This record gives sequence, C-alpha cells and structure tokens, in this order.
Amino acid sequence: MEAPPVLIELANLQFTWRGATAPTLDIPEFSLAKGEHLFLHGPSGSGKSTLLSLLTGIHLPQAGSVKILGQDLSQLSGPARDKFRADHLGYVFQQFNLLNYLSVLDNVLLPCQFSSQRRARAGGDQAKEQAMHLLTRLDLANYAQQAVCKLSVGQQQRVALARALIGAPEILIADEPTSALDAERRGAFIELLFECAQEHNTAVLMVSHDPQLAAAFDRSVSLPAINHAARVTDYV
Ligand SMILES: Nc1ncnc2c1ncn2[C@@H]1O[C@H](COP(=O)(O)OP(=O)(O)OP(=O)(O)O)[C@@H](O)[C@H]1O
Repeated sequence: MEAPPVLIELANLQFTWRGATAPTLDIPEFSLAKGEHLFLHGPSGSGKSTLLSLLTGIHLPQAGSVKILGQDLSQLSGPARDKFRADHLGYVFQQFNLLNYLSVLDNVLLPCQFSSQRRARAGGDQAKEQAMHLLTRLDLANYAQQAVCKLSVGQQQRVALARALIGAPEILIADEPTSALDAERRGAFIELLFECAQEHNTAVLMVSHDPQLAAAFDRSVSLPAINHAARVTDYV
C-alpha cells in the first residue's frame, strides 16, 4: 500500500527567541501524515507553543524549513501565510477564542468568511448546513442562535471544535484543548474530536501536558526541556 501523503514536514529546524541563550527549538525532522493523530507533549517551557507558531506561519525559523502540504512557509509573504493558514488549518485554542457577541452559528461560520476555499468546501451558499450538521454532531443544534457567552465551558469547547473543522481543513491543530475540562469529559472530547476529524478527513496534531491522553493517539512526540545551562557551556 502507498504511504499516505505527508502534510507537515520539518527539516533541520532551528528557532531561537530574541535574547535567548539557547535555541528554543532544534528539530532535525518531524512529520505528520494524512489521517494521522499525533500527540505532542513536553514540559512547560519546552517550546510546544513556539512550535505551533512556526507550523502556523506566525513566526519563521532562522534555519531549516517548515513545509505544510508541500509549501515552504518561508517562501510566502506575511499576508500569503495568513491566507494559507485560513485555507488549510483548523485551530482549537486553549481559551477557545470565540467571539462572545456572535451567536454559536456565526462563530462556527467565521472561517468561511476568512477563506473562500473553506467556504467552498463547506458548500458555499449552503455553508450554514454544514455548520448545523457539525453542531448537531456535537450536540449543540439547539444552541445555534444563542450567544456563546451563555454556554458552559464544555459547550464552548465543542463550538471551538466545530469552528476548527468547518470547510474540512487538511490539518487540525489543538493547543491544550482539554485543559478546562474535567478528566471524565477530556476522554469524551478527544473521542468526539477524532470522530469529527475523520468525517472531514482532517489530520490531528494535539498539544497537551496530560500524558494520559497519549494512548488515544497514533503517535506521540516529546519535546525535551530546554537545557539552557548545557547549551551555554556548549558555546564556551
Ligand atoms: N514571545 C516570546 N518572546 C521570547 N521568548 C519566548 C516567547 N514565547 C516563548 N518564549 C520562550 O520560549 C521558551 C518556550 O516557550 P513555549 O511557550 O513555546 O513553551 P511551552 O512548551 O508551550 O510551555 P507551556 O507548556 O508552559 O505552555 C520559553 O523559555 C519561553 O520563555
């Protein structure tokens, strides 16, 4: 059987925050294949959020390459990277980042406003139907017209998932998406996330501190703690 296409490919990546005494990230290789569910973990400060900011093209590495769907992000201008992100990446944030003054349905539809590709894949003028399908799947259909601020934390989390998946982005990135949920609801949320991602043919890269969640994933990658002392002596 042919290997599934590679969606994310990092090679010889180095990134150092300004003023840091050691590279924040030094990753010889890293990849995510189509359909894969990858768990990324590591101690606080190991660079998980920094890595996500490179995968989403918010920052660029000083060395090496970040290729998403074969596109080297360093070759794109800032606005082109913003468009590329909106077209191909769904993102679930730790604090959800929902717009409180909009309804649940309008929050879910937001990516279709920023990306014509996502809108087309969501059915164009029928995007509302895909949004309602996702909301039904996530047990939120009755809340579609409610303001998101009236929802519980778990419900808001599911709205954030629906928003990330509308228009079937190739990659879903979830940054500590379960940290606001209790242990029981964490497992259920991950299960739902996988099911919905599969329906939309979306690969999943999830970051979490919680090693107990790793078992549910195809593969785990661990970022080591940044050893400033050791690196500094390296340079002496
Ligand atoms: N904007 C920034 N400017 C300078 N240094 C930064 C910046 N953001 C992060 N860092 C530094 O980069 C290192 C990695 O931080 P990062 O937030 O990526 O780690 P993390 O693994 O996501 O941590 P946590 O699990 O606590 O969220 C830390 O030493 C941090 O102080």
